[in-house]
Amino acid sequence: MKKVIKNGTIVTATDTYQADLLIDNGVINQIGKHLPLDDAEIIDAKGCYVFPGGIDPHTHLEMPFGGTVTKDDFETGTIAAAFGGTTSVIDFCLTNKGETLKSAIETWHAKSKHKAVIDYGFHLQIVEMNDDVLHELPKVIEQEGITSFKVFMAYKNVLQADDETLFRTLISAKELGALVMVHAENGDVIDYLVKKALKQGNTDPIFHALTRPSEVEGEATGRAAILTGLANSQLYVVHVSCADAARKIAEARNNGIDIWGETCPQYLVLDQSYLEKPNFEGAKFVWSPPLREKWNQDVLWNALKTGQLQTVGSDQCSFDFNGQKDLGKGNFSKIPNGGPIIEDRVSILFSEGVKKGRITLNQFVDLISTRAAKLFGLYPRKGTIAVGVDADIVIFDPTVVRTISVETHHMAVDYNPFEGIKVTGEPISVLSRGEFVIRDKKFVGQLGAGQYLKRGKYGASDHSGTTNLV
Ligand SMILES: NC(=O)NCCC(=O)O
Ligand SMILES: [Zn+2]
Ligand SMILES: [Zn+2]
Repeated sequence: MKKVIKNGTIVTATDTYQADLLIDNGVINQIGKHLPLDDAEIIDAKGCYVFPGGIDPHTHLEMPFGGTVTKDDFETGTIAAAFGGTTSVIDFCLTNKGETLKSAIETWHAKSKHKAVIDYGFHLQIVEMNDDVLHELPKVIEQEGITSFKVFMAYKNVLQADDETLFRTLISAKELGALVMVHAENGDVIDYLVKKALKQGNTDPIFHALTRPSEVEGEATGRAAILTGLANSQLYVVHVSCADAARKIAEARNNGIDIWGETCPQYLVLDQSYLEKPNFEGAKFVWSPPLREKWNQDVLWNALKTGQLQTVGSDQCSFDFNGQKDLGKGNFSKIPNGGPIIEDRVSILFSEGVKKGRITLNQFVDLISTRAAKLFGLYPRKGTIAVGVDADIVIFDPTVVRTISVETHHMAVDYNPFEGIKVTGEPISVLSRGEFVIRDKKFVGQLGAGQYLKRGKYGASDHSGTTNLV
């Protein structure tokens, strides 16, 4: 059935205006005033913003990590995402040395196909570049529409790749039209510092942060940027946590290197002191890179405002406090890294960013949706409000005040790192391709309704977004 969203304020990455939307067959059919209402369901969005569904470019759903598996899978994770105003996620498909890329991708399809309630795509990890991988990569792009490759520069002996692999991945990506993503921390130096700390009996969660100083993130970011320039390629740095790394990205951009940076809500709102909470509660705040000294937050906000960082991903990677995070009691290096963020990404950015005057409303839409669509080959099908695009829409009340809590969140984990933080603004209803997933704050979607997204090549929809609709 057709739908008309009436009386709302439409917000895109560039414009804010009053208009109604006619949705037909899952796409936006008309935008304007006095739209034909016959046969259409009317949805009143008075007092609300109407913006494109969030695109979360960084999730780890049902991912094996640190001897356990992330608690949220494609069912609970995408439901929570939808509650939070996100209508597409791009998840990291992990690979094992010696395994074919095809087999790794099949594993990720099996995890997601019948569970996801919103649309989803995959980035592909490259753990080792060799002739077999090189041979498979064109098929990964053409058949699977996976146009972003992830290289970890940290997690020695687990996920970490060496510089040769990073460099060869950059060269291949340039040839094939893909974007390389890096987790930028110097894994070798961290490994040394961790062993040294443990030998000295320093086992508490705070030593996770102290053994991963911001210099090792800055160094790896700078090294990856230099290799990108040398390969004349393109790079996206995930989860930038600190000034050292943000400045390396800004410097490389000023030197003409095609490099982009993502930060995450946790780095914008929480800080290193959380790792010192008593009774092992600091483990709830263990991410890699770690939370930083508070002053870094101003640098990150400023980088978002000035365009030196371009996206905000969740890095959703959730583990229960009881039964998972506690694997690291007595040894901080065994605390599974990551946290549950997927649901609060959009709200945190609106409340802490727009409401506090740090970014504009249009920048907010760009940061949570449009820019990711452009960088990851989804634009303009996703990431904007225009005639002909998927009707992935958030109806957002900018006045509601709520307190984030594990008691009310929809993620599968037993804590929320933003517990007690008050946010202004909340998604009321969320539509995916014209169908309600969240209606009046209730889940009404369907398991398996999310479609797999084959994505376009890097640069095919140019970053200013001038490609025609396909
Ligand atoms: N970030 C984190 O601590 N966990 C998820 C895995 C990763 O992105 O490095
Ligand atoms: Zn990472
Ligand atoms: Zn991650």
